Amino acid sequence: MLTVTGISRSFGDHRVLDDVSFEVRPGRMTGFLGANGSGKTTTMRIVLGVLAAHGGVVSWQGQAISPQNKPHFGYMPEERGLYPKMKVREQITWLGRLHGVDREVAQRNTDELLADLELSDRADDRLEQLSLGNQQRVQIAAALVHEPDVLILDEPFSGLDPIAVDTVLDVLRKRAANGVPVLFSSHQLAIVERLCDDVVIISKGRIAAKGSREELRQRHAGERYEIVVDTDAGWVRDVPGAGVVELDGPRVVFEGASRAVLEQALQRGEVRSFAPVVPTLDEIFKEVS
Ligand SMILES: Nc1ncnc2c1ncn2[C@@H]1O[C@H](COP(=O)(O)OP(=O)(O)OP(=O)(O)O)[C@@H](O)[C@H]1O
Repeated sequence: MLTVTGISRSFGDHRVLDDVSFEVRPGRMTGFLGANGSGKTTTMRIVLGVLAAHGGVVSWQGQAISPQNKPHFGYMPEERGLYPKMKVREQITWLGRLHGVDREVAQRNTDELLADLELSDRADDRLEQLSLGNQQRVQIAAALVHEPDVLILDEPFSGLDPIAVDTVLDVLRKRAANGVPVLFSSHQLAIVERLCDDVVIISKGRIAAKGSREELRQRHAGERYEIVVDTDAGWVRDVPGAGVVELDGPRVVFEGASRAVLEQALQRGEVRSFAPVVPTLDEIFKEVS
């Protein structure tokens, strides 16, 4: 497990991170969400050890990270840094070698990754000959070729079409299933909602919410209910204590007096569904940011 505890960082007088703590658990995909400038990249750079924190500690398997027990990170930076003129397979294998992987293993990993990312037929093209979406897939391969212990990915899904998102997702899930903690930042809340197990939301350098996706949704569910009956549900307006938020024929979303509404609905006829309204990640994000 990767643990971030009480990290702070300033640039001049500007406090960019303030007491940031969260965990990236093995076997799980953790989505790191925040508005532009909220501190995601700065946090990731501190985790990787390329930027110093002014307070706090980053730990791996329960021990503060030091040169002696630094895990192998797989990092996909926001500024993608591959060589446009170099051929795809050659480049990935070479990056694996730079991380100290044997030639044979680097070649095998490269070929496997290119196959999983559906890039085998582009292996001998120069990077610049690929579309931007395919270049992005190559970046993923570059972050994975040395079989890292932890994956830290800055916006890995930006610029990918929905099919490519699924392809990359499968590759990352496979790593997560093998016990690799995966932390990735994203602005695409619908994608994060679909694919992450855990969510960390940062706002102006502070953690605004964190937990498993389901926990967060339950915690922010509030007092809103939706009921669907078999005739017009306009009568809900007259139930004392019930505030109608949305009314659409037999379907109504309301707040308060849920028991009274349900009882009346049952007396009046059939209840097709009755459930608390669970917020989307988008709604939670807007609420806490
Ligand atoms: N080297 C630096 N010098 C001065 N300020 C910096 C530096 N790096 C980051 N910042 C500031 O720190 C804040 C957080 O930046 P950071 O890049 O971590 O945000 P982010 O959440 O990754 O944003 P985005 O979603 O736009 O990539 C911003 O206000 C940024 O201007």
